[in-house]
Amino acid sequence: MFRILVSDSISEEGLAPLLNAEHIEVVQKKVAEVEESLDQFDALLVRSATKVTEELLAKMKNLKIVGRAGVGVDNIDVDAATKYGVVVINAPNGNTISTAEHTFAMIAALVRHIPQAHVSVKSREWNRSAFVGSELYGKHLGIIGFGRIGSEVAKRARAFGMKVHVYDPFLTKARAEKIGVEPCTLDELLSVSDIITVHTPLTKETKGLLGPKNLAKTKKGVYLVNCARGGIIDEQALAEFLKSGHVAGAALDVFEQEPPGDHPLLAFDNVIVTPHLGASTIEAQLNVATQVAEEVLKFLEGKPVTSSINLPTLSKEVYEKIQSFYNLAKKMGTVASQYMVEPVQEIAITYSGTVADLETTFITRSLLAGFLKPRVASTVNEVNAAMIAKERGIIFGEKFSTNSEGYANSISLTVYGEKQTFTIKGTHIPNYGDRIVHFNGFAIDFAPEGHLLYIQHQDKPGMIGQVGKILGDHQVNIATMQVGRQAAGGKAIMMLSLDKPLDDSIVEKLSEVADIEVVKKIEV
Ligand SMILES: NC(=O)c1ccc[n+]([C@@H]2O[C@H](COP(=O)([O-])OP(=O)(O)OC[C@H]3O[C@@H](n4cnc5c(N)ncnc54)[C@H](O)[C@@H]3O)[C@@H](O)[C@H]2O)c1
Ligand SMILES: O=C(O)[C@H](O)COP(=O)(O)O
Repeated sequence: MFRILVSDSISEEGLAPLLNAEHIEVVQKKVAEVEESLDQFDALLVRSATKVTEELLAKMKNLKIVGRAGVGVDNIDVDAATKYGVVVINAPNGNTISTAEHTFAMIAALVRHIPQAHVSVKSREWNRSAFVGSELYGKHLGIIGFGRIGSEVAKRARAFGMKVHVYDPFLTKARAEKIGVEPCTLDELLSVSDIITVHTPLTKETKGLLGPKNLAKTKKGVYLVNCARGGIIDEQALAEFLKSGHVAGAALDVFEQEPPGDHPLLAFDNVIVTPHLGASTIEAQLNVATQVAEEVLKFLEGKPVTSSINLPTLSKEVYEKIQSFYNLAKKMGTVASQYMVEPVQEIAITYSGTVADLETTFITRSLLAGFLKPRVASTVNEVNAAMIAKERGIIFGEKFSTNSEGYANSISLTVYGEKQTFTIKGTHIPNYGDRIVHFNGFAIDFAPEGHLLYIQHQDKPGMIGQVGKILGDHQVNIATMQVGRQAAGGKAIMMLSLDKPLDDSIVEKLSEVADIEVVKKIEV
């Protein structure tokens, strides 16, 4: 007999596979109501309200699986779950349509002032001239983030006769063509759009993406919409641009802090809000509940699950053998993803030496997870990385070589983008660590760790000095530095590791130095 705790409001109909199973007892109660018996549950089903913290996981000593009836797992400490050997699953596409429809409802309500007009009429007013709106027909809609929800929003916009502009640095040409969009740069989107809607995950890169600098590039009178995650539009900057009249209005379903309490944005008449309702439809709730219920049932019956977002249970023996390569591969994927900020079509991996004899599927998945992590909304790991890569049209493959070029083991990675191809080769040296020995056509030797700065330049005297001076002037300490070149006087590279992350303004300064061709900061 398995016991399942359902601690948030989840569609009863969707839970049917569990409620009807003979060997399963379902308890629908808040965590606080079952505090005394938390250690008796095998599975926990939640939405976004229950905070699945390390503390809660520690108390649920018998827990095997957490099911999130929705997309975002921000409320689940996935690392802690992995640590406790608890599998976490979600329902990545069950609420896509509902969220796209909600976004469109918000867009329409925003430009026609429907919430404000509604309140006015309910207050017994009849003020038609106060609520003159704009048509959507012929207007330019900018969509930032073109994944599941962004692409559904585009379809609806076209039906309204809108001109759609898409910015998504990770969108492949093939997928864009299939959907019938022509992606543009962020600056182009900002300058042309009458309405901008964001549909990215909340990551280091997207936090504050629409902040003071980018909002200043938008058209005067622009409307902004956020039905993704609070923080993608910088809330303080939004308030300032609303105050100045540059932004004509905003529609927000999500906030940095939820509930937002007495938030300054709520004081603006031209800001319309909903309490995180994107996925709140009967259909979406049935979809996500059914998906997680079926997956949890499969898992408890010992069958493999398809929507897991954390580590599978590897046997201790296999894990010990692959662990070093597993870590090296993840770092290589992370480095390559940050070097190639463009759509990627193919990833080719070659294993040589001792690593070629191991269970490389897991190592490849680890590499893919490292590569995809900065690019996707849902948590990506070894379990779901291959599926996500396929979904995004990225072909990947493994090769095995007997020629390890003098290394006991090596992993070579080649990433094919639309504009460039990037190669990187790494090796793991027992008792020494991970080393990158080939980077972008240059022989080099550095540890893929911490705050890295890559500079490609002409091989001339004084280049190192100029870089050192700019970093020194900004109080950035260099921890290590490796150099490499193809031929004297030709192209050369420096790979520096720094004591702190680098500001974009310093990257810009370095890029302006004569004979420096490429500057990339890479966080591992
Ligand atoms: N309001 C709600 O109730 C609700 C419901 C479901 C999902 N969401 C949120 O909506 C968002 C999108 O969900 P999805 O299912 O479409 O995710 P998805 O992973 O399918 O799509 C996200 C897209 O963002 C792109 N992206 C990543 N980094 C980017 C960047 N720096 N700039 C531009 N684009 C970038 C990715 O390439 C990807 O195509 C997520 O934040 C999710 O949490 C909200
Ligand atoms: O990530 C999601 O799926 C959405 O934000 C919906 O969250 P909810 O289940 O709390 O409505």
